[in-house]
Amino acid sequence: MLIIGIAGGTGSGKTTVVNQIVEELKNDEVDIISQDSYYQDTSHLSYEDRVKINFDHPKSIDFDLLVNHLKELKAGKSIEEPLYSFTEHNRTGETRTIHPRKVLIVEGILILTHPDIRELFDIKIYVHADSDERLIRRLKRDINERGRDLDEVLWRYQTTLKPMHQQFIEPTKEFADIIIPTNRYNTVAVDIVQTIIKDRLS
Ligand SMILES: Nc1ncnc2c1ncn2[C@@H]1O[C@H](COP(=O)(O)OP(=O)(O)O)[C@@H](O)[C@H]1O
Ligand SMILES: O=c1ccn([C@@H]2O[C@H](COP(=O)(O)O)[C@@H](O)[C@H]2O)c(=O)[nH]1
Repeated sequence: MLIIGIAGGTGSGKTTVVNQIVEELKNDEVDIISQDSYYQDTSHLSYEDRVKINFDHPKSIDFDLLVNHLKELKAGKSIEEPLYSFTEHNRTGETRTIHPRKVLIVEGILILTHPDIRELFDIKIYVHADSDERLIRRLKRDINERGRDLDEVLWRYQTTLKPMHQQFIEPTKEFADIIIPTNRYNTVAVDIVQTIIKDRLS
């Protein structure tokens, strides 16, 4: 199994790049795991308390479960990925069965912060867009798709997104084998990653 890790700040375009990469590949050859599915289970907290969580700090992620699931898949076993609701800020209680595939792509803002996870990746990619571009994209996406408003996104940007990006996310660029600039749609970089994957599959 080829495991590719794709990190980068919020709104940098990780999900978009992953979707472009897998577009031409067959479903039974590749699967995608999002770090977002591995936010800690916070069912014991009220909604008001969950809203206050710093979702951009590595402690917010259940890395033990993610490491365990990646090792299980690598060993040829299926896993149950928890499903996550951004509107509820919590796991939904449902899961998705993921079977071992020839290629697994793992994407998320903090995935390169964890040494055991870095060790499991065959290729590490960092997606980079400027912070003003990321904030604009995040504003549009969170208001349109994640039930947020302008004040919420700006409050979270100032209190956690920006400081956590500088402290934890941006420094992981140094672990990357490939850095993809995404201030614009980068078809050349997507082609290169697709070529690497196709080579592995042939
Ligand atoms: N290269 C790009 N140029 C313009 N908009 C983009 C680009 N890449 C992504 N977007 C848009 O920005 C938003 C965030 O992108 P997304 O892929 O969800 O980022 P991430 O997964 O890194 O948070 C989405 O609405 C997406 O359509
Ligand atoms: O309950 C939650 C959990 C996470 N977030 C925010 O999501 C982003 C990470 O997702 P991307 O798709 O990479 O943008 C992270 O910055 C968290 O702040 C949230 O708002 N609510």
